[in-house]
Amino acid sequence: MLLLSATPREAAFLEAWAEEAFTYRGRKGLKGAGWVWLETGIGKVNAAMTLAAYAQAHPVDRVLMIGIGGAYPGSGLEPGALALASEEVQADLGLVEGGMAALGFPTLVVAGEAYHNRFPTDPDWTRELAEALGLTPVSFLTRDLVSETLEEARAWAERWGAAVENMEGAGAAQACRWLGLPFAELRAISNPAGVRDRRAWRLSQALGALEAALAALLR
Ligand SMILES: O=C(O)c1cccc(C(=O)CC[C@H]2O[C@@H](n3cnc4c(=O)[nH]cnc43)[C@H](O)[C@@H]2O)c1
Repeated sequence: MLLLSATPREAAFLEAWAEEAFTYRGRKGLKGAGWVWLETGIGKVNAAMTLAAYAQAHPVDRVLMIGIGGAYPGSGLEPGALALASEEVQADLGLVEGGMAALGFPTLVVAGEAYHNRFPTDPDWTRELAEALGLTPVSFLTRDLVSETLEEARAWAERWGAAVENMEGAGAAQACRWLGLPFAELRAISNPAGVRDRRAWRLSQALGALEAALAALLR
């Protein structure tokens, strides 16, 4: 399994479980029993290119993106909670309202199936993870820009029916769909999306929840 996270901080707990540390194209990597983790850098382009480059040169059977994310208003998710993706919405593509379908172009066609802005996670693997972790999968949304106000966050949540905001997931989801690799995504909620006041953030709690979840999955 290939594990990905934008920053080393989101996967620091893997260091104690790793057999080997390495660098891959200038970023950090770890190798453990049955898994490899790569730092991708922030943003969907970094996530997609790291994944595609590594998967072209190394055997990869499935990809799990882990990290932190922002909870959209109305999601019912509180900082510190875990969230499992049912899909990723690539919200930076096409028109603000209606995305690529509104433009009339698919973003990607794989085996005759057209994808515009929504990239589902692997349903069987996501169901397994949901049962193992006691989670109900929800829609994740990826943007290169973070929501800076609650109004902006609410608008993106309502536009696409999303619960969690992040900056990488759709890049990895789209690359996995193109490469034919099962994709799943697990994030811990670090903050209410659209709230910049760090007093509302629960980063340590979120990272602790992520570590506990990965311990249950990998150990
Ligand atoms: O400075 C800010 O106001 C601010 C607001 C939201 C996110 C950030 C980050 O630096 C996030 C970078 C990193 O974490 C993920 N993440 C976590 N929370 C969010 C969010 O609310 N919206 C989008 N991304 C988020 C993201 O995937 C990045 O990897 C700063």
